Amino acid sequence: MAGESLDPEGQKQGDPKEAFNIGPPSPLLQLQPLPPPLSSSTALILRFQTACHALCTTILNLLGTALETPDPSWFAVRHDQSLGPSGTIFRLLYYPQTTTPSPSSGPCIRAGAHSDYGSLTLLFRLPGQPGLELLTTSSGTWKPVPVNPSPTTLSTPPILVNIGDLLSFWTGGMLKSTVHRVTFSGGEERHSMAYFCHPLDEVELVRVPSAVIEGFGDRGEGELEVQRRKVGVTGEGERITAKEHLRRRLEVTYGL
Ligand SMILES: O=C(O)CCC(=O)C(=O)O
Ligand SMILES: [Fe+2]
Repeated sequence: MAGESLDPEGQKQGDPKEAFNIGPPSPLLQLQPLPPPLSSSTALILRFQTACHALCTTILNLLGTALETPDPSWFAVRHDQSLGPSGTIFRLLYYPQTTTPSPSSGPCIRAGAHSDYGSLTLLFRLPGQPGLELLTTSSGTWKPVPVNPSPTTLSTPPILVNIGDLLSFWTGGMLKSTVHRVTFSGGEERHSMAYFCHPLDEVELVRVPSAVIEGFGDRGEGELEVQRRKVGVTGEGERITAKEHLRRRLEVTYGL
């Protein structure tokens, strides 16, 4: 609880939430040993992670096609978990009830403003448990994201897909990572699950070959600069790996 701060510049206290991280399956260990009560659902969790990764791979292939990369699987091959370790993590989140009154300056922030560190995030939320907000780029205001925007046509809430920082790097800032936060005041507890999809550790954050990105010119430069600043990269010439990017982001989040 409060060990992680997703917005260390904006908030003095760590986020009032709990998280349980589950690593991806590996050739040595199908899945990390889980404590009860999760241990009885190991097979289900493994299947869920595999399905999440397959969905991310499909989305990454679609992105490669849309960006007209010479090899449409440019992104997807870099996320092939059979080829090595990655920062991918499946996270169960729990926001306990709190009796702390909301500050007079605004809502009670349960996960500070941030963008996700990987390539894509799949977010799963429960009906009746709102709280997620997006920072709009046009007006700079926070907009709530309904759990199920079409309850009459969708029987279950859809999966929310966030673009993460690495896609901003790879596309020269053309794709912007989504800035979001979680706010709600006391009341009920809240659960959510996030599948943070990351590339293989040694993948470099270079610009993807793409005529579409070329055509975008330098319009992504502002976004790219924001990303560079987050991890202390000084300019175009400095290349870092996905592993180093994640290390630098986590260092700030956990105040290491
Ligand atoms: O709980 C949520 O809805 C979002 C959590 C989140 O954005 C994160 O953990 O990165
Ligand atoms: Fe997030």
